[in-house]
Amino acid sequence: MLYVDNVVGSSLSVGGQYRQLMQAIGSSRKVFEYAEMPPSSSMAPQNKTALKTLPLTELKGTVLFRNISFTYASRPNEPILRGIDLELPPGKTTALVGASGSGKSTISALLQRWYEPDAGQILLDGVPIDDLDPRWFRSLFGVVPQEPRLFTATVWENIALGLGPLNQEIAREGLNLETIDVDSVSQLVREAAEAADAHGFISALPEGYDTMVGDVRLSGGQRQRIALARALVKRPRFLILDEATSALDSRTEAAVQKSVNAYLKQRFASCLVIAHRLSTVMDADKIVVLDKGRIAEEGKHQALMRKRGIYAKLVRGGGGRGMLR
Ligand SMILES: Nc1ncnc2c1ncn2[C@@H]1O[C@H](COP(=O)(O)OP(=O)(O)OP(=O)(O)O)[C@@H](O)[C@H]1O
Repeated sequence: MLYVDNVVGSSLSVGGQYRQLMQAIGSSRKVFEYAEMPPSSSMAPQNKTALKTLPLTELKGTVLFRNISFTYASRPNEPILRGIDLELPPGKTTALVGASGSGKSTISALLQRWYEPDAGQILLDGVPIDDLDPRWFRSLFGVVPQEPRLFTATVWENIALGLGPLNQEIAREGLNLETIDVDSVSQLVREAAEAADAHGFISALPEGYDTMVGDVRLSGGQRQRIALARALVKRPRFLILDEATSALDSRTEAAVQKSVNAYLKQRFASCLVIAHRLSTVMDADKIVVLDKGRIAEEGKHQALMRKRGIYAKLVRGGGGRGMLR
C-alpha cells in the first residue's frame, strides 16, 4: 500500500509539473515574441542619430505636459485624457488625485513613454521627449508600480535589479556597472534600503539581505518597501510612486515619507505621487485633481480645501477615514 501511495503521489506531482512546464513554455514564447517586435517608428534604431540625450549635469528636470490628449487604441471611443496642461516642477513633489479611472496612471504611463499621446507634447527642460533617446530617458526614472513584483531571489538581488543596464547617475559618480565590484553594489543596495526605510526589517530577517523572498512571509508593506528600494537604487531623477505606500500603516508610511523626502532633497529629484490616501498627498508641493480626463483643480492642500471644490469633496467623501473617495 505504501508503494502504491508513493507511485500515485509522484505521478500526480509529475502531472502538475508538466502542466507548469507547458505554461512556462507558452509564456516564454510570448516574451520572445514581444522582445523581437520592432520598436515603433519614433523609437526605431534608424532614427537613433536624431535621438538626443541631455548632459546630466545641466539637467534641471522640468517636465511639461502641453495640451495632451490620449485614447487607448483598444477603446477608441473613450477619450481618457483631454487637453492636459501640467507642469512637474524640478525637485518638487506633485500629487495626482482623482476618482478611480480618472486617468492618473495613464499620465504616469505617458510620461514614461509607454504610449504616445494622440495630441500635444511632453517636454523635458523644453525638449520634446520623443526627440530623446528612450533608453536614456527611461533610465532617469525610478518607478514603484501599483502591484510591484518581487522575484524568487534574495532581497539583495531584488533590490540590485533596479540598477538596470544603463545608469547615468551611477556612471556620473565614477562607477561603471560593467566592472563594479559586489561591495560597491552592496553599498548602493544598503543606501537604497535605508532611503526606503527598509534596512531595519531586512536586517532582522533570518539571513538579512541574503534571505530568499519566498522563504519568509513578507507583509504587503515590506514588499512595497523592497520595491521602493529597487526604484531608489538607481538614484533616479524622477521618482514615480503609483499607490506605492498603500499597504503601509500610517506610522510606517510617515517614516517612509520622511526618508524618501530626504532622498529627494539630497538628489534634487522630482516625485510624482498617485494616491487615494490623504496622508500620502497632503504635504505635496502641488496637488493636481483629475476629473474625467481633465485637470479640475491644482494647488496646495490648504488652498484646495478652502476652495471647497472637487478636492475638498474627495477629502470629505473619505468619511474621516483619510481616504480620497
Ligand atoms: N491598457 C489599457 N487599455 C485600455 N483601457 C485602459 C488601459 N489602462 C487603463 N485603461 C482605462 O483608462 C481609464 C483610466 O485608467 P487609469 O488607470 O489611468 O486611472 P486611475 O485614475 O489611475 O485609476 P485608479 O485610481 O483606479 O488606479 C480607465 O477607464 C481604465 O479602464
